[in-house]
Amino acid sequence: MTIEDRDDAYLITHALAKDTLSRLRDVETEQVAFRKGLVKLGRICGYEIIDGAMDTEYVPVTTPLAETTGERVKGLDDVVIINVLRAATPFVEGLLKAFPRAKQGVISAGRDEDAGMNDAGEFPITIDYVKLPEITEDDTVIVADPMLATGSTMCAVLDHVLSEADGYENLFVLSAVSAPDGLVRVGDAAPEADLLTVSIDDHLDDDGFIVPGLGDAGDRAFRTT
Ligand SMILES: O=P(O)(O)OC[C@H]1O[C@H](OP(=O)(O)OP(=O)(O)O)[C@H](O)[C@@H]1O
Ligand SMILES: O=c1cc[nH]c(=O)[nH]1
Ligand SMILES: [Mg+2]
Repeated sequence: MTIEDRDDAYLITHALAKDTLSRLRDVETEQVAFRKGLVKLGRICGYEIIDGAMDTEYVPVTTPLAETTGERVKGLDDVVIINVLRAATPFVEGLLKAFPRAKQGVISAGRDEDAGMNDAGEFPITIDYVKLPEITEDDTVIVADPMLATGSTMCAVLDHVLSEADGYENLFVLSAVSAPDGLVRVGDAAPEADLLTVSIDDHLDDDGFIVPGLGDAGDRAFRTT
């Protein structure tokens, strides 16, 4: 298992996750490679969540030659993936390769970067669209956003998810890159969530960008500025 339990989060330490993230960080990585990298990272993170957090069960299997016992992952039909538009879209595409039958929710959330961070280090967040599936006590919920910076977006998103859910079995907040301040903010706001990330970076700059980070994930994936 390549998930490491830290005080502030669980780190996904699979070598391919680190390799892929390092390519994403590179300023020379252009749009197509960047988008494909986010898809790949989502797939790896999905496999790691299965390996680290989901149970298996033994089942009888008939091969062309004999009866034997196989092992299947339990609960794959009870997975909900929430796509935080827009940067999470390619990341979620990768996650869906690990959880092809997941129920999907979409929440469109944007930071008001013109307003900037307030003194507490939070951004105003505009939520334009929310469409969530039914979430029940059997479900493993994965809220995916590649960037967790101040945590303002994730806190706003979790407000919706937690108010609409009838319960859940597990609640994961999954990011590729996170900042220490954001992890603390989300951890305080939703202590019931397990925070999973590939990297905890050093700090946020004055504009609320993660350093060293990878820049603006949405802009790099969608070729906007
Ligand atoms: O932790 P926070 O400080 O809230 O920052 C993280 C958010 O910022 C980015 O979204 P952005 O608002 O740039 O929108 P986009 O995904 O459409 O680019 C990113 O995709 C996260 O959703
Ligand atoms: O560093 C950051 C912070 C927020 N959103 C991004 O895309 N990158
Ligand atoms: Mg966003």
